[in-house]
Amino acid sequence: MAKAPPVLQWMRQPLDVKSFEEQSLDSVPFLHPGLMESLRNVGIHSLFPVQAAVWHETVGPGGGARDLSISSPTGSGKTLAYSLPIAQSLSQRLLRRLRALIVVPTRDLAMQVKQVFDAIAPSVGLSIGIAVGQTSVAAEASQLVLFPGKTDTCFRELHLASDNLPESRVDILVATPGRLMDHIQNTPGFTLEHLQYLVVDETDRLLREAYQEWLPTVLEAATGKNFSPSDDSNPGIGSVRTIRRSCLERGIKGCVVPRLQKIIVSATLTRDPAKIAQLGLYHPLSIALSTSDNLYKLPEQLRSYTIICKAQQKPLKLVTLLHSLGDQRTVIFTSSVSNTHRLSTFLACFEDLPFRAVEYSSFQHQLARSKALAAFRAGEAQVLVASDAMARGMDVEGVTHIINYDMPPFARTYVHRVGRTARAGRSGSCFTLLRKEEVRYFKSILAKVQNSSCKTYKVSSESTKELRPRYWTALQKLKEILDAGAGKKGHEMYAEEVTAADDAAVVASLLPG
Ligand SMILES: Nc1ncnc2c1ncn2[C@@H]1O[C@H](COP(=O)(O)OP(=O)(O)OP(=O)(O)O)[C@@H](O)[C@H]1O
Repeated sequence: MAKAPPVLQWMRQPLDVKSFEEQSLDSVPFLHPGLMESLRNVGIHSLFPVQAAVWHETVGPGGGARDLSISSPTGSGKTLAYSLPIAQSLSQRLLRRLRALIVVPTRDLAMQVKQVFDAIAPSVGLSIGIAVGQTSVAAEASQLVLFPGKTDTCFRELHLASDNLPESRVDILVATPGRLMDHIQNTPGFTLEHLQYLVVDETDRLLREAYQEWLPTVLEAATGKNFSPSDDSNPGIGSVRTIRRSCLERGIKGCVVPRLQKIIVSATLTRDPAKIAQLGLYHPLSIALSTSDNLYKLPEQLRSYTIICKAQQKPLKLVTLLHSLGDQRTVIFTSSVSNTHRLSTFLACFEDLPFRAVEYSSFQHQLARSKALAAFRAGEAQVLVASDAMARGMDVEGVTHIINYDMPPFARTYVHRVGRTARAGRSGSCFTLLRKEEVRYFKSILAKVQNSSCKTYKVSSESTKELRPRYWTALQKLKEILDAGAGKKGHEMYAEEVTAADDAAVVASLLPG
């Protein structure tokens, strides 16, 4: 096995979040009264330790001098940790310019981060935009850039030929990489030349997935410096080059444009120097909950269990467990989009369950996915069956249980899945269904995570026996749906898997796991 690369020096000596206490808002130095009031209006009366640590390093004399890396457990409040200091700092701005850009991997997460800014930033006169592909590029562009006077002419000619320069409609933008690139390359008047904050949330995922080289493009558009590995071989990059104004804020001569501060955020931050190097961090400071040599840490209040069973027993064990949880808000994770679809269809076929289950996966159109999440948040559905797209950052109030129907493939996947519960100091439980042959690998995953010890959980055989007749009925219904679906466009993926054989094979073909 290849030896892990040496951890960067600055990551080895973090500012330890453990050295900070929860801090009441009254004792937070320099906190703008408008921000204090808006926090109280949403029920927040103190800063969590990681938020106090980041505030300490960003607001006041040393503020903004260094780039930041924020890594603390899931649910510890990292979003507010960066959004509050940004709102505080920009509350002093005179002109509206795009000064803060937050990049996140998924549309639902972007909408969630925007809600956090919406709760606090307007109180200091800041406006927030979102670029996630919810509407057309043009419709989104009209929310981001304002051309005074004209609305119909081709913007680029207009803006070059006259002095009515485009103005930004937003101070802060939350975006997914794909749509951000669209605006950088195609939206006239959209510029990052005034950017003061670049937040890369869920950094390890964003650095792993190559989103059309968004990072070098953004860094070059914001700083004018070339960050692409080989700039000559990258003609496209030139079209987004904007020369950072030489210390001129439009209309205000001599105003120094502050340096771009980069903030990277994740509960499972990568320590791979090559990946981190892409960010071009300046004198970075790591703010982290230091742990022993384990990489990741689970929330203190999380209780973890395993359920060992044969593959074909998993569906009935799952339903028996869910039945015992009643209407407790639960997220079930599977290992694939098709397993998510099959499992949620199976649960919908099961009569008289004490809960309603909805599906959340990239198999659905975004609208269906957002509707499912909204129903789950509102409590109209108590169980959400999700693929790992849901695992990152999603914050749903009151989730008390997580069930890994399929074993997570990596330690970081496990951390993000189970981190959907036990958030903000609340308690929660997670159950992982394992086949006997998976136990060893699962233990190797847990070895990389602190506070991850699991107890064995016994599903009641009495309840399982009671549920068995309805279980077979549900399986039969599922088979009919999949057979019918196999005939229709878009369900071909099931055709080859549905076979009429003995029970175990039927279950394995319908609900592999
Ligand atoms: N100071 C606070 N007081 C009370 N609740 C808070 C505070 N800060 C954040 N929260 C709540 O804690 C929950 C978790 O916050 P957040 O989603 O920012 O965590 P996170 O560390 O980013 O988690 P993840 O790593 O999963 O993305 C949210 O419901 C948020 O509203």
